Amino acid sequence: PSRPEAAVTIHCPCGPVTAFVPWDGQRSGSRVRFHSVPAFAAAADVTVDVPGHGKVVVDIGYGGAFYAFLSAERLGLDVCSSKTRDLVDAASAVTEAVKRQFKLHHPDNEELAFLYGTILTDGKDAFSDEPTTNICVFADAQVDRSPTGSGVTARIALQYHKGLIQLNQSRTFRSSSTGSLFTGKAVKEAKCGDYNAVVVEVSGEAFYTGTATFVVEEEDPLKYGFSVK
Ligand SMILES: O=C(O)[C@H]1NCC[C@@H]1O
Repeated sequence: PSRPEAAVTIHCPCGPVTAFVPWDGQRSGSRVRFHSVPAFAAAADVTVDVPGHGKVVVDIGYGGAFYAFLSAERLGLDVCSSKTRDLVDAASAVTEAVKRQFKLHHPDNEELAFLYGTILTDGKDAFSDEPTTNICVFADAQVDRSPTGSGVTARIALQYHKGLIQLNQSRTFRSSSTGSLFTGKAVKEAKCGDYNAVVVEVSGEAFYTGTATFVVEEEDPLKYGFSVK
């Protein structure tokens, strides 16, 4: 690996994500950053009918996965102090409503055109040096422990699209579930199909949790993988 920082390309469902890891020749540092695929605002100010909450306005952003974004306040909740159960239930209801009422499109691959979750925020999207807090409820109503790499990427793309931040203006994002922090900034403009997009850099702390060695046995009939259609 190269010093003082090694680039590591991770092959994700959305495409290659490049992580940059500090490396002094012996040890890696814990402050890491990554650049994901071009991120874009898929739709701003979409009104959906959410059972139990009525008409709700959301933004939809793509940062390697699609998320709906809205301030928790619009659902009568506070992202910092409401019960996690209430935040999860409300976010899940928004996800279901957006899935039913809004058709997503991904220019490169329609298999990526699905809503992965809803991110409830404190509404602080205008640029500020203060952290902004969010909670990401994704997949089967799981709560992310971090501010969400793909979610922060999508949120920055939406903020950039709305003229709320400039290139290379860093913002700090806080997870309401654990308090962990990411910083994010748009580093350059890009395109994804016809969408005006940005490459976003997200940084945070990463630690080793284990190592694994994979082997292939010649007799393994599935050694080259399989695909179920
Ligand atoms: O940070 C991320 O992008 C991942 N964590 C939860 C949702 C995504 O899978």
